[in-house]
Amino acid sequence: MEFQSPTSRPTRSDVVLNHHPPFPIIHRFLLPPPLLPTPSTVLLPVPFNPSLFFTMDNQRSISLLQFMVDEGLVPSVEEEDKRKSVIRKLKQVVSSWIKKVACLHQLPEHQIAVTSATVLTYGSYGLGVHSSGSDIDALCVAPFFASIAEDFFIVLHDMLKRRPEVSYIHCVKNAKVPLMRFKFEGVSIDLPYARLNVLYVPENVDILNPFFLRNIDDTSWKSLSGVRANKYIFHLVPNIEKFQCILRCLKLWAKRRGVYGTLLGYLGGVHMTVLAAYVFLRHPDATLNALIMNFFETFAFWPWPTPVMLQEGMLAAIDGIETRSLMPIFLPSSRYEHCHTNITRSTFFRIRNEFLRGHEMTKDILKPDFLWDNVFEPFPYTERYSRFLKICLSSPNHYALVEWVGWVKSRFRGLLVHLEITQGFCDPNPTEYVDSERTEPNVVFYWGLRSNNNNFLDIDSVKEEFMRIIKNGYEGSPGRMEMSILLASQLPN
Ligand SMILES: Nc1ncnc2c1ncn2[C@@H]1O[C@H](COP(=O)(O)OP(=O)(O)OP(=O)(O)O)[C@@H](O)[C@H]1O
Ligand SMILES: [Mg+2]
Ligand SMILES: [Mg+2]
Repeated sequence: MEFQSPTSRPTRSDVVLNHHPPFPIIHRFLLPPPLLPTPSTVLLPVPFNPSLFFTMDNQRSISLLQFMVDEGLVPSVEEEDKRKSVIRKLKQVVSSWIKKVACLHQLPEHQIAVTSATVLTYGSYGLGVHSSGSDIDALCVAPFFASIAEDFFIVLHDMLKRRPEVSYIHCVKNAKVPLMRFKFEGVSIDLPYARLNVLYVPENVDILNPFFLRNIDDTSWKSLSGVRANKYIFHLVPNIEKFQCILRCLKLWAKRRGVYGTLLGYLGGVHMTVLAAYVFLRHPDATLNALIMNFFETFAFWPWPTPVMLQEGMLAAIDGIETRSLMPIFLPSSRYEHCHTNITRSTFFRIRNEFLRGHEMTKDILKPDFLWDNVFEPFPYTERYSRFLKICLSSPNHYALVEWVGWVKSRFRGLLVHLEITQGFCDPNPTEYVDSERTEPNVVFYWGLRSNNNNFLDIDSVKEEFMRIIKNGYEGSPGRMEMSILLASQLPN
């Protein structure tokens, strides 16, 4: 299908997008629009009834807000307070850690007195679009003398491990952005590390200020990228509350439809943020409903692999930069870096089909039986696939399991590509299940299979190949990995 940009082809959603009162006060949904479209500027079936059109748009926007409330999409005040308290305590740990490290490095007294480190939140929490299950992404920013290998991964690790609030702590040293991962009072924390060439890191250090970025190392630069990305989003997006609202909805939609999760080859939070911002920046005054309609319309017909990027003039800048991604989405903060994805041919197909489905379901604003529940309906795996690959990961205890599952998931792309080559289409359902019949702590994945020609899959050779991939480079204590093929009727409820 040929792509037409939303601005070049007026559509039903354009009518709504371009003629609506601004969002911030919700009751304005109920007011009549200040301007009505002139029929000559829009391509609509005749007869076009503007007031019915706007009424339906208002109704859909209101019912979407109600849907968000019903789904508990915005965490409660208690949950928010808990997160704030966790971050406050984490900052205290980091403050005492840096003094300790300064002493260990035998810095002069006056330097020990002034040195400081901080914690900057980013990711979905930093952007204010987290849900109850989201982690807190918190970047530890410290002065030049604190090394990542010893001071961060050993000294700070040990201090955190001793805290009664901290559980399941482990180090992920070999990732592009190395980090520590743990739970603090039950809240999941991702804690990467950046080192600045200063002695004193202010609590709310401005990481866009070139003063703080002088001669920083490569890992620190990469680790700062999530904070940078959020700063750019805050800078670019005019009405942040409305943007948060739309992004929360779209993330829930992607989760329900099984297309959320970078490690499984789907979209992550940062990808959803850029896609939502792309639409939002073009129509900042549109209603929620119109934005969702336009989101689906835009990406259902997007001419991939044309990259999605937020800043004008970026296309010229990326000439010559090779991106092999099937769905390139550029970081909000960079003209040169795209957000890494694990998207494969299968997951690309699944994501695009979901955009098309979203568009099909939302495009007719006069559709009488429209319900958001249908748009957000969980993906019906057992209706779509007759066979599944069951991957069961287990370890003797929960602590070892968390590390083992994290590692195996980081290698899932290799398995996915292998399955695509050997048997055809594969849909890696990102949901993690537990096999309650097993005594060992475990996590189970069920991936939908659709073969190219016959139903034969040599499971032993697939397992062997994947074992080869996951054995390479793992430093923790390896758990077990079992694979089997199940029919849809054999799946647990
Ligand atoms: N593949 C990636 N490419 C670029 N940046 C990434 C990538 N994955 C993660 N990040 C950065 O790290 C941040 C935190 O990642 P995380 O996986 O926790 O997602 P999130 O946006 O916080 O959403 P969630 O609510 O699912 O946690 C992202 O917002 C982004 O800035
Ligand atoms: Mg996160
Ligand atoms: Mg995270």
